[in-house]
Amino acid sequence: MLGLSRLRGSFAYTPPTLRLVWKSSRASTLALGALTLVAAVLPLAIAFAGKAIVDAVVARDGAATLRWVLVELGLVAALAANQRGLSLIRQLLGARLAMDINGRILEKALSLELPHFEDPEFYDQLTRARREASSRPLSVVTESFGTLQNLITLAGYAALLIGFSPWAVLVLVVAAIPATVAEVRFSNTAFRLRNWRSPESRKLSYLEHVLANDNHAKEVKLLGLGPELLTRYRALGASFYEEDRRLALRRGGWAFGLSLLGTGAFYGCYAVMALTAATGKLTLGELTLYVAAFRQGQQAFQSILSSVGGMYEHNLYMSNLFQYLAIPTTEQRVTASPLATPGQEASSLEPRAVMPSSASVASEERGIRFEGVGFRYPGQTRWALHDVHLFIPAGQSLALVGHNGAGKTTFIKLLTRLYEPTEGRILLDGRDLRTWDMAVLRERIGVVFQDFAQYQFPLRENVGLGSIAHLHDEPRLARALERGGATEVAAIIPGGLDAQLGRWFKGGVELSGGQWQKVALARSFMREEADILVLDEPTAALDAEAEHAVFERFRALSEGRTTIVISHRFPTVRMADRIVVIEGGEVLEEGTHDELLARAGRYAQLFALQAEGYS
Ligand SMILES: Nc1ncnc2c1ncn2[C@@H]1O[C@H](COP(=O)(O)OP(=O)(O)OP(=O)(O)O)[C@@H](O)[C@H]1O
Repeated sequence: MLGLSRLRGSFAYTPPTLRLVWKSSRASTLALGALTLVAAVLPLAIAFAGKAIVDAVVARDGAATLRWVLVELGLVAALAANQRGLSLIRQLLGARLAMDINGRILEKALSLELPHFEDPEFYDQLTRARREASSRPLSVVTESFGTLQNLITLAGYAALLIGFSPWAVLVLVVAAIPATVAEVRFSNTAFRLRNWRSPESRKLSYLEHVLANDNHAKEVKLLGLGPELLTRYRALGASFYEEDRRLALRRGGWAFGLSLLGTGAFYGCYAVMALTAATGKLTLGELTLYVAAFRQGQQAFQSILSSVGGMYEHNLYMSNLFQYLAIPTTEQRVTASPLATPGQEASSLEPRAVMPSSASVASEERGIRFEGVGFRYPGQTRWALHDVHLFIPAGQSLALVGHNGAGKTTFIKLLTRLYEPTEGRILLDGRDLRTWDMAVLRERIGVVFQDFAQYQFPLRENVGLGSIAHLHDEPRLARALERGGATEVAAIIPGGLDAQLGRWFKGGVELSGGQWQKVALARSFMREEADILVLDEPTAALDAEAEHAVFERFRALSEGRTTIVISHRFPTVRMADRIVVIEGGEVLEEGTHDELLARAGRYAQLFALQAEGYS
């Protein structure tokens, strides 16, 4: 049954949704309200004109008949114009809302941190919010205003009908209830079905992506994956269809059966009214009026009740959007802790701890310190890093070495505060990273990851985006291109710096893997103020000569800066002042190249292996 709490819950998100719509466009919301009111009273007036026509006919008054027919024509025309106006406003408001709400969803996505994006549950929430967010708010408004409209109309019809019999009003109300209860229940089932499906829907979208995306096209063709993936796609799609079909059939069957109840009630009342008219207690005009009032009152009442069902469904979907928008961001969580206050200006590169914590006061230390740092990815039991104690003095160049999966990239993710340590802490210049203003911290660090982004933008922007404030600074752009080794890329591709990169847009130039890497390196060199530079295997796709050139430039550039390089190539690694070997998430060895060779441990072993490979 439709419990009271469920009924109350069905409206919980209506006020915030109405506020959202109001903010989006006040003029359209007001127009929608006004036209809805007009739509509420016109049917009453039309019914009344109908009665007057019949009475005039019965009285054999030709002039009055014509007059009332013209009045009804005018009212019907006004109603038609009103309907067109309503649908136009809905269309405009819908488009506006879709833009505004999707903008808010993306704005929220920007304020969230990396762990959210690597969390499948978050992804489901984002998908759900995006899927319905642009259409549901409008439906909430339409439904709310529609309910208001129908209430006014219904009140008018009920007032008319009471003139005949209060029982008629009661029958009208009671007969409509079962259909509505069924509608609410089915809305709930439909919502749950779609929410349960979220992970599976993501699988479906992923299969679509793999099958129809340029990045995967080579492998899909060469490995002959197409038919297998398409079969999986179809099987998943078929199971969705089967669930939808079953629900639609049940919903349709119940709706039909219960609507028969309403029809029965109508004909019961119709019979009573007709018999009363036959005994002469009602005029023909009154009979027409009461029959129209009952039929249309029944429709209005059913609309109200099914609006409640609709509102319930829309509110369930809106709960997805509001829950998504309410996800606390890292900044909010940090702010909520006593460590920090927000709103620090992010222009100076001076380290600004937001509020000195007892742990971080009065330190003259310059450099990065890992103090007993351990980290587990969310939902994982295995430590990706464990018990790491390390101090990297400012200005030192450090190389991280280790097998695949040893924890090197995780080390960088913690240092750049993409993640926070599960235990221990990281200090920069003596202050806990968590107390740093995020923007200031990120301005100090320039990073190129192995899976760097390839923006489908012009070359100029692909580089310039490294420091958005200097996007149009030509000399800086030229220096960054030079340092990243990308000057030559700009020189040889048609269109030079203004060439559109990638294949997504017409006329785009696709670069080779190595050329993309040079562009990514150049992007990181746009951050000239950054005093910590991190290269996480950014040269893997470069040929040996290009890599050597990049590191020569890198060394020159890194004078006085802290640099951290992750590489599997020893000619690169040995250039570093200090080398740290990570294994299974722990620091195994550290020292200079010569010290580590002399120690004849894991580093020496790896070095010997690679030397053999090269000889
Ligand atoms: N987002 C993630 N969620 C869960 N586990 C992860 C995630 N990223 C990495 N890991 C796990 O953490 C461990 C360390 O990964 P990390 O990427 O730091 O290794 P790495 O030393 O950089 O390896 P490579 O040389 O292959 O780049 C691995 O076991 C990996 O499976």
